[in-house]
Amino acid sequence: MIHLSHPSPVNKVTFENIGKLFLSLEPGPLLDTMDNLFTGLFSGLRVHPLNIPGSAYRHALQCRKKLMDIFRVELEKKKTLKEGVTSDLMDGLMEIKDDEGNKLSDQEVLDNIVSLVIAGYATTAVSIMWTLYYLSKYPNILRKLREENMVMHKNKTGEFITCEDVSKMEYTNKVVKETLRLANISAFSFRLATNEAEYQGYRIPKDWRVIVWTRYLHTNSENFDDPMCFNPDRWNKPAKPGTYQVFGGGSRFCAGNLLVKVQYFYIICLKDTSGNWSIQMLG
Ligand code: HEM
Repeated sequence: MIHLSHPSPVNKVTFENIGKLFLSLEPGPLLDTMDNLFTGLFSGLRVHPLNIPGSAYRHALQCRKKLMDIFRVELEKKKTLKEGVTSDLMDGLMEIKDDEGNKLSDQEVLDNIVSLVIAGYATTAVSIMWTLYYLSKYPNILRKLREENMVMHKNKTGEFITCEDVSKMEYTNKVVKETLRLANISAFSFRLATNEAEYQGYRIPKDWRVIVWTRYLHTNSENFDDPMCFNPDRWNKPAKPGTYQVFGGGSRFCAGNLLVKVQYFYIICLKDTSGNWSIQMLG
C-alpha cells in the first residue's frame, strides 16, 4: 500500500482543485483545515468501528462532524448569494430535482459532498502520484510526453488548456490510461448475487457477496502483453472488450471518471509561476 506524505504536493493541488470545483473555495487556511480533517476521516474508514476515546474510528467521526459544520456554513452562505455568482458542485446539488420536482434536503447535499470527496480525493491523488513515479522511472516516456506538451504550449495563445486540447493530446491520454491500468487504484469491487448464478463451472448462490477482482483483469497476460510493463504505446490499439475496468462497469460506473482526467491534465500540463510546465521539473 502507498502512503503519501501529508500534504504531498500532489495531494495539495488535487485538494485545491476539489475546493474550487466543489465549493468555489480558494486555497488558504480553511482549505488546509479541511484537508487535515479529511485525512483524519480517511484513516478511520477501514478500521474496526470502535467508538471509544483514542480510537481511529472515533477520530474519524469527529473529523466528519467538523467537516459537516464547515460545509453547512458554506451552504448557508450560498443561500444568501445571488443566483449564478458561483457555479460549483454544491450549487448543482442544491438545484438538482427528481422527476417530481423535489430538491435534495440540506443534509443530503452535505452528505453527498462528503461522500464525493471521499470517493475522489485519495483515488485521484494516488493515481497521479503513480504517473509521476512511472515518468521518472521511464525517461523515454517522459520525453515523448514533454514533446507533446511543448507542441500544445507553442500552439496556444491563452493561459488555460481546454477540453479540446485534452482530446488532442493523444500520448498524454495514453499515459493516463496506462497508469490507471497498472496502478489499479481501485483493485476490486463488491457485488451481491441477486440471483443464483454459474460462472466457469462454479455455482454462486443467491445473496452471496462476490468480489470482482479487477486488478486480475489488468495484470493478466492473456489480456495485456507483458502486463507489468508500463507501456503507454499498448494503447495504440484498443484493449479486448471487458478487460479494462479501472472505473468499474455497468450501472455503478465511476461518476468521477471525467473529473479524474481534468485533474490529471491540470497537473501533467500545469504551468508554474515562471511559465514552465510542471512536467519539466521531472528528469
Ligand atoms: C483515479 C481515480 C478514481 C478511480 C480509479 C475510481 C474508481 C471507481 C470504481 C472502480 C468505481 C466502481 C465501484 C463499483 O463498481 O462498486 C467507482 C465508483 C464511483 N466513483 Fe470513482 N474513481 C476515481 C475517482 C473518482 C472521483 C474523482 C469521483 C468524484 C468526485 C468519484 C466518484 C465515484 C462515485 C460517486 C462512484 C459510485 C457510483 C455509483 O455507485 O453509482 N470517483 N469509482
